[in-house]
Amino acid sequence: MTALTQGYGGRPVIEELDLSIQPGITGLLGPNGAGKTTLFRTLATITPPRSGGLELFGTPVTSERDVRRVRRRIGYLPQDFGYYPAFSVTDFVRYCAWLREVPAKRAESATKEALASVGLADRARDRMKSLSGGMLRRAGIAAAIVGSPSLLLLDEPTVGLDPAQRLDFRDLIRSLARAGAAVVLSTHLVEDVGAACDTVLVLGDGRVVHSGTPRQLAERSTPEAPGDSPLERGYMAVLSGTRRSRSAEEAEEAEEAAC
Ligand SMILES: Nc1ncnc2c1ncn2[C@@H]1O[C@H](COP(=O)(O)OP(=O)(O)OP(=O)(O)O)[C@@H](O)[C@H]1O
Repeated sequence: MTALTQGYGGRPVIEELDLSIQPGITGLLGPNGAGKTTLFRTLATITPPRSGGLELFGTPVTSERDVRRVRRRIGYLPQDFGYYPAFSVTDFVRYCAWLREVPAKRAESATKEALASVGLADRARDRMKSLSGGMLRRAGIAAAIVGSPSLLLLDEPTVGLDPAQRLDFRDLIRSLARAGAAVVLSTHLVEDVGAACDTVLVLGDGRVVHSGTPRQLAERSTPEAPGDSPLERGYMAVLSGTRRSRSAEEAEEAEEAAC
């Protein structure tokens, strides 16, 4: 994407963003409200950019026809995804396969494969409303990966997963990336990024304030940055110059002065 601007009403959220998603696994970090979901919705072609260019799979996305063409190759797990509670888990994933135009003769095996990948094969016939929060998340991941999309956009995929499932999830996205998918995931769990991602982007004030490897982010750590690991301190250090961080500090100082 080039000089991409996105926002709501009169308020910009993403400003003049130049970004190229690399093959492999990219982690997207940023504080609440930084614009991660807004960026995902733009990449998933749900919200057209306000200005600037979106290019996917080597070609610009400008028309409805382009949108339809690229959507077949994108798997998107929104933060809060909708589903019919009475659908079985299989029906839900299969429906998502149909939405993405996975060929009918492949849909059944692709659905089975996706459910097995997230460890839900034994719950395939259960109704969506009977799943626990973590299982529901895994059903969402299955729906995003069904049919092996080239670009996977996962908005906070590990929320609600237990530690063993988080490890399985990392293995899953590593194998999808090895098979050629570009995976982008947002998270507030800095350790997930350190463990699984090749590249880490930090969004702050609607801009990318860091782009590099997790190790390069850890190297930006400063002695005064808060955090319990070099990666957390590096993350906090790169955010410390942003408007959001400065206004939080000012609010804290004002509170201290008032006491
Ligand atoms: N539909 C909307 N209408 C108006 N403003 C919105 C809308 N969706 C998001 N925003 C605003 O845009 C900004 C970015 O929101 P966004 O959800 O993209 O952030 P985020 O980085 O995903 O946050 P979080 O980590 O909390 O999920 C926020 O200030 C939010 O209030």
